Amino acid sequence: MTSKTSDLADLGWSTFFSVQLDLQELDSTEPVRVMAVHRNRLLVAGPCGQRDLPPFAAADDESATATVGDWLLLDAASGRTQRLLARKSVFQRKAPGSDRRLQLIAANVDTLFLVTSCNQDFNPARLERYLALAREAGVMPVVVLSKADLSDGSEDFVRAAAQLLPGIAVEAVDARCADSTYRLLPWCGRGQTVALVGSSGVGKSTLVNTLSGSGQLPTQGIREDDAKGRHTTTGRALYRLPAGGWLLDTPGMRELQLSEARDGLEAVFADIVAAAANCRFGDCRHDGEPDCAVTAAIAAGLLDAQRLRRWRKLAAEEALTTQSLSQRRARERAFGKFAKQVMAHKQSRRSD
Ligand SMILES: Nc1nc2c(ncn2[C@@H]2O[C@H](COP(=O)(O)OP(=O)(O)OP(=O)(O)O)[C@@H](O)[C@H]2O)c(=O)[nH]1
Ligand SMILES: [Zn+2]
Repeated sequence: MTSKTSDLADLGWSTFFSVQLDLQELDSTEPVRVMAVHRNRLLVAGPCGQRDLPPFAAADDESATATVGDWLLLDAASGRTQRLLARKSVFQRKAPGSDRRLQLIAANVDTLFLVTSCNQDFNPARLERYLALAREAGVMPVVVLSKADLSDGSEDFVRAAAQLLPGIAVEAVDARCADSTYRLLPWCGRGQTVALVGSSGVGKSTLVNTLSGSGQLPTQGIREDDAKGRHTTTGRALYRLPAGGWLLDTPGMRELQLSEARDGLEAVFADIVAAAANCRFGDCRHDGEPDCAVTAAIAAGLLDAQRLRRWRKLAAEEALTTQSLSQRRARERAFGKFAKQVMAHKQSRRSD
């Protein structure tokens, strides 16, 4: 495997993955990356090129299904999938519908471009929601402020975005112009995987086209024939960028929800969480309670009252979406128990 490590690095392989292999696996397996997810198959790429595999899933664990960006270990002799490697990062969401199953959107993304424009689209709460999602997924966020060319005050937007999270990278660009988007190249280099989120019209497609250089994304092998013999893309694929990286393009990224993202939210609002630790009551709502450290910090000008309002709203949204997921899991557990009882009952009758 060592001689092919360079090809693997092109695909995004790093020590994070290689340390997961034991000695025997190093000898007898081949790692491949899931480049595209189609209805009944996965397109994977490795040092020996691309090939199709059957979908990979674990019966009892929705999160162990292979998704785009994942790394799989194949048995070198038989070509069979042995296991899914642990992920560096993962985006998931709840499927629409009443039971809201967990859907994996993408794995092993390194950087998330949070795209918003230097105009009325700019909205701190929206950016904070994206920041929390990035944090929860384990992905590095970069705020990309598009339409800088149309604004006289792009520096004001940069400053406002930079205030949302200490140390956050913020780049203002004209998404149509490579002379401007070169600022994003540090995150698009060899083996790096990037994805984009942002509302409609902010310039995501424009940015993708400029970064891909050709005005259109190369579709190398990620098409499949539909029933009429035409080629259709399924929209869950990694695309090669000229800078050596991979761009993940999937519609699912646009519907990301703030579920089970409590840690992510707390990290984005660490200043409020830290202040709240000094409130007299553990369950302080920072709403007129005595000895409330958050209210005191706002009064002293150390915390922004608007930010507290946004935190409350986002925390409520997160709690609501998370609750519906845990209700479903509880239902499933109860059903599993019931099914076991029925089976045990049947068996005991049979042996009577
Ligand atoms: N002047 C200027 N126009 C831009 C810039 N970015 C995007 N546009 C224009 O804004 C419009 C919308 O851009 P899109 O790239 O389609 O936006 P999108 O985010 O992909 O939108 P959806 O596909 O709806 O999600 C297009 O007419 C672009 O040409 C920019 O940085 N500067
Ligand atoms: Zn308080």
